[in-house]
Amino acid sequence: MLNLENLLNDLRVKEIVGKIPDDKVNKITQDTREVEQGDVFICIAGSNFDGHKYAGAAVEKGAIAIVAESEINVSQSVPVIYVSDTDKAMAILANAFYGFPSNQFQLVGVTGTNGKTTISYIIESIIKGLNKRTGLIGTVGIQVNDAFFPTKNTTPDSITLQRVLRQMKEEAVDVCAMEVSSQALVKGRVWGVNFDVAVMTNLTHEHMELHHTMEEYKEAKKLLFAQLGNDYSRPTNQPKVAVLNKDDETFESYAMATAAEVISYSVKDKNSDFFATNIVYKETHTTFDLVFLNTVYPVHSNLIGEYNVSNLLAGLAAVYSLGYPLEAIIASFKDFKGVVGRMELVSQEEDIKVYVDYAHSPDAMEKVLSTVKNIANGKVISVFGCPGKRESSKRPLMAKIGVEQSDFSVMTTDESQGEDQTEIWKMMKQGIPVGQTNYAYIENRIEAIYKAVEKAEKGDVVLLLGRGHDTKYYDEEGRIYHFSDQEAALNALERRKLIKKK
Ligand SMILES: CC(=O)N[C@H]1[C@@H](OP(=O)(O)OP(=O)(O)OC[C@H]2O[C@@H](n3ccc(=O)[nH]c3=O)[C@H](O)[C@@H]2O)O[C@H](CO)[C@@H](O)[C@@H]1O[C@H](C)C(=O)N[C@@H](C)C(=O)N[C@H](CCC(=O)O)C(=O)O
Ligand SMILES: Nc1ncnc2c1ncn2[C@@H]1O[C@H](COP(=O)(O)OP(=O)(O)OP(=O)(O)O)[C@@H](O)[C@H]1O
Repeated sequence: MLNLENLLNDLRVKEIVGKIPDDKVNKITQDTREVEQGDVFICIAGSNFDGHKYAGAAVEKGAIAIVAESEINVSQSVPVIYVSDTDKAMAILANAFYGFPSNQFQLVGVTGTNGKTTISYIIESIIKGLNKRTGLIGTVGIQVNDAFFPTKNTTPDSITLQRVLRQMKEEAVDVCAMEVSSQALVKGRVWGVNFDVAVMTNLTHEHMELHHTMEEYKEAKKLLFAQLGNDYSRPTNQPKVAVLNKDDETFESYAMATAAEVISYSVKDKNSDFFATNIVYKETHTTFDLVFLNTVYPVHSNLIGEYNVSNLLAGLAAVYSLGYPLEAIIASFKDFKGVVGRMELVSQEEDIKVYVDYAHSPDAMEKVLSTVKNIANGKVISVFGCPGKRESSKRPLMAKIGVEQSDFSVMTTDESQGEDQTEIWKMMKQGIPVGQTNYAYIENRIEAIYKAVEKAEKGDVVLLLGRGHDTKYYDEEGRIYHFSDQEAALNALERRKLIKKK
């Protein structure tokens, strides 16, 4: 355990009011609800609360020092360490407190609008297949080897993140793949994290509630590449690599922003480093030729759709950039089954296919629906809604794509999050082209799923979009309860079977 004085060594302090005791630091925290005797409490001005107002409560619970950026009044018994920015101080202190864990194993950061989770899982699966120990951090949760932990955020706050990275170090993890959200980059949750490889998926319309314009959103994601090891003084390590998508409009500007080597991937441009050609799409799998350094490597994957070829290229390029041989990488990932809630086939025995997918942005919907349309033998029936509270400008776009790309759409709720569902539906409806009649609106999501499954005929595909792995449902009244698209689909299929028997 570090004592307080040592912990502060890495911090640029403006002023210390009070005397620094010789105490050991139990932990650092930004949340009074977690304070224990011996903790250092960091005041964060958040979107709901100002942590500076909680400093007194932290001292009462046993905090031995407070880190603040604006003036606070606490009893003279503990020192107040003033800094210019407590978010940054938190990232610095967390890194130091947990012993700079990201320097001690390989770390891949994955950012972009869609595909982060899928690529992280692809990387994890490859590394496991190479008999190495793995870590995973992202929307679905945190995984340290085979132990799973739920999370609140895609990318946790800097204290949680450094604690988890430390745990990974202690559990001898060789490679961790982590999703880095644009919000995390803007909030500095990954400041000081020593990524070896950074991967860009794509940038499309999403999160305007947080970033306001596409330009701001693009700048936010760029930070991961701009911050990637701007330091060439590690001759014994693998060089840092930015794995960039040549099919995405961010390619040029992100390549310019990074000091790291760039490895490009593409399904369109044969001049990219990792290029997929001769792609064959089947209902259950995809094959393609990977061209790398003038050599052709045949690849077989259980994932479907062009967007997943792109995800696979990114995953392969990322692990290659860590220093593993390409033949071994390709051999190791061929059994990868996909990610929970991402084109997850719920039932195979039926004469119809029902998939659960996490598409909740216009681009993801477009990609998934067009993929399924191209390989399905029958009609495509989609079920989707738009979440409340989060960004609203995507609602008409999603409704338009849904009805245009499906033979029939059942539109419904998707976590109204306390927002009036009628208003959400009103906005969705604005996007439906005049004259389009291939849809229904059923507010209750279970009933919507039942309707879609009931409507499906032999050979049809039903796609339940937007919820993916998520089983925590936050409804219009602000209640949170368990809801699973997978479970609803199985019940609907059971009922369909009974109806057909009659
Ligand atoms: C808007 C936003 O980014 N919020 C994040 C932020 O919370 P906040 O700023 O609202 O904090 P706050 O609740 O106002 O509290 C301020 C401070 O007072 C402290 N406090 C508060 C109450 C109290 O009793 N005692 C106390 O000490 C809090 O611990 C905190 O330090 O800091 C929290 C801790 O780090 C995050 O969990 C929280 O994420 C919320 C849950 C969230 O929904 N964030 C979204 C926007 C987000 O970050 N999403 C991205 C994924 C986006 C994607 O889909 O790609 C993600 O990475 O998860
Ligand atoms: N490369 C891609 N391009 C476009 N859409 C994609 C891509 N990969 C996945 N998708 C779609 O986006 C959905 C979410 O995929 P995934 O969870 O991998 O992305 P994510 O970036 O982690 O999303 P989130 O930030 O919301 O957690 C998938 O269910 C699929 O519909």
